[in-house]
Amino acid sequence: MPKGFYNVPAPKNEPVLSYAPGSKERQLLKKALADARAVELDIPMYIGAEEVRSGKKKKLSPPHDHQHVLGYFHEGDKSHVEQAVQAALNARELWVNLGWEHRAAIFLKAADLLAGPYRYKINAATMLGQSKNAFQAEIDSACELIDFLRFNVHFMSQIYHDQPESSPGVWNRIEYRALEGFTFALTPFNFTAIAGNLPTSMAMMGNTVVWKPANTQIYAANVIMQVLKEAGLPDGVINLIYVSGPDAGDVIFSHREFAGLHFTGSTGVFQGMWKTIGQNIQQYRSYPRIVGETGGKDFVMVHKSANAKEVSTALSRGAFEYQGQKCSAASRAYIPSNLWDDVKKYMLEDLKSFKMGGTEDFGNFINAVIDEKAFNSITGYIEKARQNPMNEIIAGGKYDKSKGYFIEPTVIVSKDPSSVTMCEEIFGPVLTIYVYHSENFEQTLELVDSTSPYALTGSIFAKDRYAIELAAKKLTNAAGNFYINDKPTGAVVGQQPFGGARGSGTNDKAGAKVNLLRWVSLRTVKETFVPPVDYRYPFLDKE
Ligand SMILES: NC(=O)c1ccc[n+]([C@@H]2O[C@H](COP(=O)([O-])OP(=O)(O)OC[C@H]3O[C@@H](n4cnc5c(N)ncnc54)[C@H](O)[C@@H]3O)[C@@H](O)[C@H]2O)c1
Ligand SMILES: N[C@@H](CCC=O)C(=O)O
Repeated sequence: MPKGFYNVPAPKNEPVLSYAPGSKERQLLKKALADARAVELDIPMYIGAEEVRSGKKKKLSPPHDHQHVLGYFHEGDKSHVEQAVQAALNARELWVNLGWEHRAAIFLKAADLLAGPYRYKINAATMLGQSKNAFQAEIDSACELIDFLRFNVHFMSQIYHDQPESSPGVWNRIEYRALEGFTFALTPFNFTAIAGNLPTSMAMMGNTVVWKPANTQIYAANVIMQVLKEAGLPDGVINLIYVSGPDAGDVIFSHREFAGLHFTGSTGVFQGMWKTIGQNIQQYRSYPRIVGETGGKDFVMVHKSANAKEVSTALSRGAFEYQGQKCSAASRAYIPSNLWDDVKKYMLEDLKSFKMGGTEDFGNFINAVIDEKAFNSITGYIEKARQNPMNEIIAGGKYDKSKGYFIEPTVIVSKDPSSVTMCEEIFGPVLTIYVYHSENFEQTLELVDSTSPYALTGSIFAKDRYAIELAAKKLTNAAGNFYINDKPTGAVVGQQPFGGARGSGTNDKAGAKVNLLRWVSLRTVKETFVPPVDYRYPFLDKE
């Protein structure tokens, strides 16, 4: 137990390395990529102290080069979910009783390992396994994951310091207890940082965890687990399993000790799980905490006073970085008629200059989408949009999966502001633009607010301050992360806490104090130093 009120090291955002030609980091990253390509990994599940190999081996390949084999992971079944739950429950008592400064030290050490000796390994794994270019991998698997770990330790210590008032003769205290039971982290393919944050934020607050990543992120998830082990995370605190989502759900959501779900992924999957948890509610010891950050249909709204070049750059980056596979990616834009010719010209120039290909060629801005299922879904949207006479595809629209899952960055201009690609999350490199009459700003704000069920990110571009104020007011509930004269992607831990409401999630802001508070159950303790010995109030007449 702590023997002092410790101050943790003040967190600072991890500097983003440039990987410029000739730089040391570029050379080291290239070497890490070559090293990773040269071996075929055999990736186990991690349950308690065991590395579990089921023998059911599944291939892992780079999305941009699907014939190459990076390695195999061992797929599990329901029996592995049961083992992982048991391992988490077994590890709980020791972990819950470990002084918080030791928990903090483990995660701070993990951050330093990622910033130092593991930086190129985890970036290379993300570049190869998830087809992110060097810059996108650096801001995700290195910097954002490091920031999550360091800032969360800082927020944890703030939470523990947050104590109630006490009146004379009384000492009130709050204990921030771990949840009773085990917790479940279910993570998406698109951010290595999110995959690392969901289980570690729960574990940091004293919980033990079953962690199931997306299959297409296992290659980098394995590196996260190596880092955590090297940092000294005790066996069983985080148990990493590779099973189907429904298999995991069947075992976990019917378990009496299930205490919390930390999810990031699609809206439909989250709503299905919430329903199951609701149906099973009487089986649980406690009401499970449910946190889910889900889909988006993120907008860029432009006022007639905006700068066309700034808008086009925000669209080129906001819509197409990481092939549009960010929950925050700009996927619908509303451009005023007075600026359209300029925005279009600048954007088409940008798109023409994009190079597309594998991640090992550092000249490529665009890489592949994650897998064949995503490729088929995204290209399905493009084909349907092509058939709609209200739409015109002004850029891209072509695709090829012979070597990797490549889809050209595609821009659709739609005369119908409620056409399918203006409303639905596509999760790929597709941007739909609606050109509105520049005098109809206020009506268009209403359209932005009501077009989609999501409310994750959105931007307003304007020079006119009255227009900015009006947009901020009218779009109060349209985005959990709202940007003024900036693209709607690229939130930084500690600077722009991230998450959305409406259909986009519970808005529990990843990498923030409010998120960590979901993983503790408070016990209020009142201690009275000299308890009264007479029940009577002073005003009562004595006999
Ligand atoms: N709001 C955010 O912060 C945020 C961040 C990243 C991604 N996302 C969203 O995530 C989605 C893309 O990620 P994805 O394709 O990995 O999402 P996904 O919903 O397909 O998968 C997420 C996780 O859930 C598992 N899963 C899938 N079906 C399941 C089921 N029926 N039962 C239990 N588990 C199941 C997957 O295996 C994976 O581990 C997009 O919708 C994106 O907007 C949101
Ligand atoms: N936090 C990231 C998005 C995470 C979702 O995929 C951003 O702000 O771009």
